[in-house]
Amino acid sequence: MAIIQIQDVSKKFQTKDGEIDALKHVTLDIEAGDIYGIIGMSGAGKSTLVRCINHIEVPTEGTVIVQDKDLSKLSEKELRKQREHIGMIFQHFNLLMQKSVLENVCFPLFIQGKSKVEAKKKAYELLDIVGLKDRAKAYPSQLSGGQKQRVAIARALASDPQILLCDEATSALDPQTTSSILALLKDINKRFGITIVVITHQMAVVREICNRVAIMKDGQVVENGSTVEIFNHPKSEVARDLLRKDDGGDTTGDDQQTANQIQDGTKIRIVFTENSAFEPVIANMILTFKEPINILKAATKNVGGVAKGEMILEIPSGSTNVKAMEQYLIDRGLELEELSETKTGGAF
Ligand SMILES: Nc1ncnc2c1ncn2[C@@H]1O[C@H](COP(=O)(O)OP(=O)(O)OP(=O)(O)O)[C@@H](O)[C@H]1O
Repeated sequence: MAIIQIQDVSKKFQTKDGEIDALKHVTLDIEAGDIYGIIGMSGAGKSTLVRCINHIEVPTEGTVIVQDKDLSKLSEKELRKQREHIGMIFQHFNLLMQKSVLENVCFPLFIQGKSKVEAKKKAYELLDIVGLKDRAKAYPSQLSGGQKQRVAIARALASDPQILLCDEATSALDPQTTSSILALLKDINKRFGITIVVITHQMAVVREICNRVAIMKDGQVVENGSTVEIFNHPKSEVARDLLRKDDGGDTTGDDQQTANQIQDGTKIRIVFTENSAFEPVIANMILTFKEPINILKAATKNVGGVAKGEMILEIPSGSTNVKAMEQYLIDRGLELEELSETKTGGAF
């Protein structure tokens, strides 16, 4: 059974300007061990949804079941206990600035009733895990953004959570630091089996660490599934939009260039769904059919830890081998679609 079950959850906020439907009938299952991405534009409802997972926000309708417990049925005391299993990290780290790194990590341990000696021992272990043992005596103001987030992660791990919620945890960081924090989260997920829920507005974050993803718009989940499936076959306009942005804006230029190159011939977009090197397949096809295949576009990416790629091939007009070549590629486990000129950009 899923470790987090969100069942038909809606959340309304009353404001002086009227009612806001922040969540509308959201249903999601997050399995133990998942790194689950929740992605969408600003205002889509991501933070509200994640805050429902520890009942910081109480849904107006629907049910949230975490580790088999219906949160709405718990007393305040039981809810506090349940929240100990759920760590949380934020975009702006939320560290105690007047306290040292060590004291920040010790803080939740003291709340749990640990002695000073026990707390210090555990805090050092946690700082070691996040690579900051040697900065235990430093103050947050003396640390970089990435280091501050590492302290926040160590603090979140102090209560041995089974679930870690990350609300835009890398949004304030540069790309390189983002990668190192994502690598740390992935390591924590693997080593300790902690289920991680990642809120982000960047598809690159989902691509790097999430095995599953839900795409939100206007308080609703418009699409969800495995990261690989959604990258390869996005169904919703929002998903396509987010994927286009994942190329850092370069795709528009590339697509135009590609489109300009296309004169005639049959264009085929092929998607590598296995972790395979693609050159031999194409090279062998060219050798087999003795046709001058044109590679209009090639891209590979790390999607959920698996090397993925797509190519756009052009088979010369007048070739009588189009169908046979398509079958050749299908037989080798590749997915393909024939493209019209407007679709040559693909999802990548
Ligand atoms: N406490 C609140 N009171 C009133 N409205 C709220 C409250 N919290 C969120 N909202 C509204 O609910 C909607 C969803 O907000 P939410 O913060 O969940 O979106 P988000 O996808 O996390 O956005 P962002 O990426 O900008 O953080 C927005 O319209 C927001 O203004």
